Amino acid sequence: MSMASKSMLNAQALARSRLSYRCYNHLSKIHVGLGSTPYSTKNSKVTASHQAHSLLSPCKLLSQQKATARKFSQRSLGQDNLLDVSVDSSSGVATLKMQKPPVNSFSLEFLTSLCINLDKLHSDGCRGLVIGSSLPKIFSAGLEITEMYQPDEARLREFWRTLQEFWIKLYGSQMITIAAITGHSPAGGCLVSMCCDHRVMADGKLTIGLNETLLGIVAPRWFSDTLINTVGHREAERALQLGKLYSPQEAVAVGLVDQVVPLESVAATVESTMAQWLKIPSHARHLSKLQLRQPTLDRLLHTRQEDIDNFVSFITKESIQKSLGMYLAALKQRSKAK
Ligand SMILES: CC/C=C\CC/C=C/CC(=O)SCCNC(=O)CCNC(=O)[C@H](O)C(C)(C)COP(=O)(O)OP(=O)(O)OC[C@H]1O[C@@H](n2cnc3c(N)ncnc32)[C@H](O)[C@@H]1OP(=O)(O)O
Repeated sequence: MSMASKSMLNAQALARSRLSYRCYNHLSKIHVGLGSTPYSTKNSKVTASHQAHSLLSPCKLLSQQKATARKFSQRSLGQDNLLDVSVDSSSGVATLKMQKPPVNSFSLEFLTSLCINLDKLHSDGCRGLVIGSSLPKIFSAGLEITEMYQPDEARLREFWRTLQEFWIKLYGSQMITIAAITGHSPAGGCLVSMCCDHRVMADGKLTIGLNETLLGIVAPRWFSDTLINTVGHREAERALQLGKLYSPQEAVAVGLVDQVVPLESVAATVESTMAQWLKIPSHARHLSKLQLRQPTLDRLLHTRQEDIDNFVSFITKESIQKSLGMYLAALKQRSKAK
């Protein structure tokens, strides 16, 4: 494809994503108004309504939870072409399956859709969220590399801002989040699973990890912070430098995932884990999560623009573009040779 037609396609896609992003910002504002967003994404303050929620008496909380359960019997489904989202009306647990062939790579449109769906599930009062994949052997291949290779700068900035947004929403989510990792989960795929409260991975010839150095790129600080919070400093130090992709057994041994089970048992294991987590009073659980995660969230929330500028200036360097081009070509070559 010529550069001119690529740049025209980029402009069209950006216009589309801006449109959906406007809808998304509009939705977010409504949600903040309803007090359903746990914290502002512009600053790190817990919202007044969220603080008020945390001060509710157990009785009031229970009656609110019953009201939420009633609401679920009325509303239970949501879907778009990149995601298959369903809600179990009796438990209030949503299942979001990524279905973007061939490898669930995170493009700007996919990330925007993920943000919109997270907001919607949250505002619908879902208590739990299972993130999985409809594609066999793939959880997610991480970021869509073509978004970063020979990019249009405006789109590249929007892409990174939307990735930040998704990470902020998921890492601090009020919902109980469980990753059902039934396939490969490199780089951004690993990041998304690490944002969850619990990870169940299928056993077999799969890999998970932050492999950015293998592409000649550097995982940004909030990626590495998330890894450190998951596996500890020393393991993260080795893993990040080596771009280590762990087998399921290696991942469970270092705490990168919490359970490894046969593929056919992943769904049942996720379900029983979710049932256990649902027994914990939700406000106490969420505030405990935020106590530990807020400093990590704050670090990015206070430096979002700087982080975007760093990303753009790094990714657009000639040497980095060359590495990305070679990596993409090797991927394509490998795929063709199959
Ligand atoms: C300052 C900060 C700076 C920078 C930070 C940037 C952070 C980046 C984080 C990331 O997430 S970078 C992405 C890293 N991802 C990977 O390295 C994964 C690469 N993919 C694979 O290893 C494999 O595809 C797989 C193990 C996930 C699946 O293997 P398999 O099922 O055998 O599929 P294929 O390899 O045949 O791939 C099918 C098809 O998909 C294309 N593809 C794969 N991954 C990506 C991707 N991440 N982005 C775009 N395209 C991807 C692959 O080229 C094939 O395409 P064809 O057209 O040739 O069929």
